[in-house]
Amino acid sequence: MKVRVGIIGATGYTAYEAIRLLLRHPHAEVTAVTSRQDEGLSIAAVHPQLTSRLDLPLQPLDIDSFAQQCDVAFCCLPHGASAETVKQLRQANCKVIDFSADFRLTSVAEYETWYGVKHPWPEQVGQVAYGLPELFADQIKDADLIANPGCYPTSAIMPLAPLIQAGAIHCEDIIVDSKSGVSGAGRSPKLGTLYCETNESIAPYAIGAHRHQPEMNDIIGRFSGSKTNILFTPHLTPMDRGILSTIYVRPQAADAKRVREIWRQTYRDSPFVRVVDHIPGTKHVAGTNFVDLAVKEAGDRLVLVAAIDNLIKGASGAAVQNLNCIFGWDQTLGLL
Ligand SMILES: NC(=O)C1=CN([C@@H]2O[C@H](COP(=O)(O)OP(=O)(O)OC[C@H]3O[C@@H](n4cnc5c(N)ncnc54)[C@H](OP(=O)(O)O)[C@@H]3O)[C@@H](O)[C@H]2O)C=CC1
Ligand SMILES: CC(=O)N[C@@H](CCC(=O)OP(=O)(O)O)C(=O)O
Repeated sequence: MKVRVGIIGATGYTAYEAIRLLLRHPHAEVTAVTSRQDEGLSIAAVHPQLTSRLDLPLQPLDIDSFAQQCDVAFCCLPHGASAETVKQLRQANCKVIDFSADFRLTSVAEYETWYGVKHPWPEQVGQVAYGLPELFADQIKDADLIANPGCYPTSAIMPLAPLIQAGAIHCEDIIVDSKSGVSGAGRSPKLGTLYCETNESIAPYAIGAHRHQPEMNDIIGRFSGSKTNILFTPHLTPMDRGILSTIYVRPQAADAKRVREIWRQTYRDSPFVRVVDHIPGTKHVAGTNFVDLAVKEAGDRLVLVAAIDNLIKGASGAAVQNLNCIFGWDQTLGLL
């Protein structure tokens, strides 16, 4: 029998990508899809790509009925809205992969400062597996609740954590400069993501003040003896999808060759990490769960480059990879 997966917030972008991946998964099937605003419509009415591929009606979220239809919930709600739903799903004994940021940080105070809301389930904060199987597989395999990482943090943590752990770079001087496609902002219309605002333009936002900065420091800090100090600046770029992070670090007795060795050693059993000799671009990973990593020497700095697809490795692909880990399946099922 297949594992039954329900998608909450099924009208959004990450939900569509998750459904697309699960449709080709040999051991999982999508059995429920929820929406507040499009109740009663077919899922294919809001995601026409699913026409004749998935025929399910969008239903309002009723936790008891949802938990009877599903073994696992992919909770694709915005942060703030997600935590209460996740709590109820866990109380109904449903396993949950939470796409939002509500359980990623380890400190309630830090969450409430950066997200500006009271956490509805503070006892759980700091107890949740962080869903990067390449680094936290041991925690994920026994977890009933997984915090899927943020898209920008995935692109920063994967290159940085092994180097910090090996003592190859200084912790206190790291600059993460990232570019994201517009789908990173979700499907709901907002002024800043309209075509006329974003087309033929690129601009930074939330300079040094983005909520993914504490997530990067929190997670990478687990690999370091001392606190990391990352300065993170995201940019919105006129592309549909993809994240490219250019990361400036100061080496500590390490050169580019050593960095590649550390990455290759750390990720030797990680099928989605590619340490490449060319400069990665978002097109090289578009639609895939790959993370492409490269390094170049530049003066007294090393420049690291990471490319991911924000909707796949940055969200829905990571969720499917986590699902595979929970059930002890090959990590690549549904993803290659
Ligand atoms: N887009 C990306 O690249 C990434 C997104 N994420 C995270 O994944 C989650 C989903 O993102 P994404 O799919 O892009 O977002 P979307 O805005 O595309 O979709 C979110 C869905 O959640 C539902 N929703 C919106 N607001 C509320 C609310 N207040 N209460 C209940 N339901 C609500 C909506 O469905 P309806 O109105 O039909 O109920 C909506 O379709 C978010 O937490 C996001 O931060 C993480 C990594 C990357
Ligand atoms: C381009 C763009 O707007 N990107 C989003 C990040 C998406 C994401 O991963 O956000 P969560 O941490 O909430 O899951 C942003 O900067 O808010």
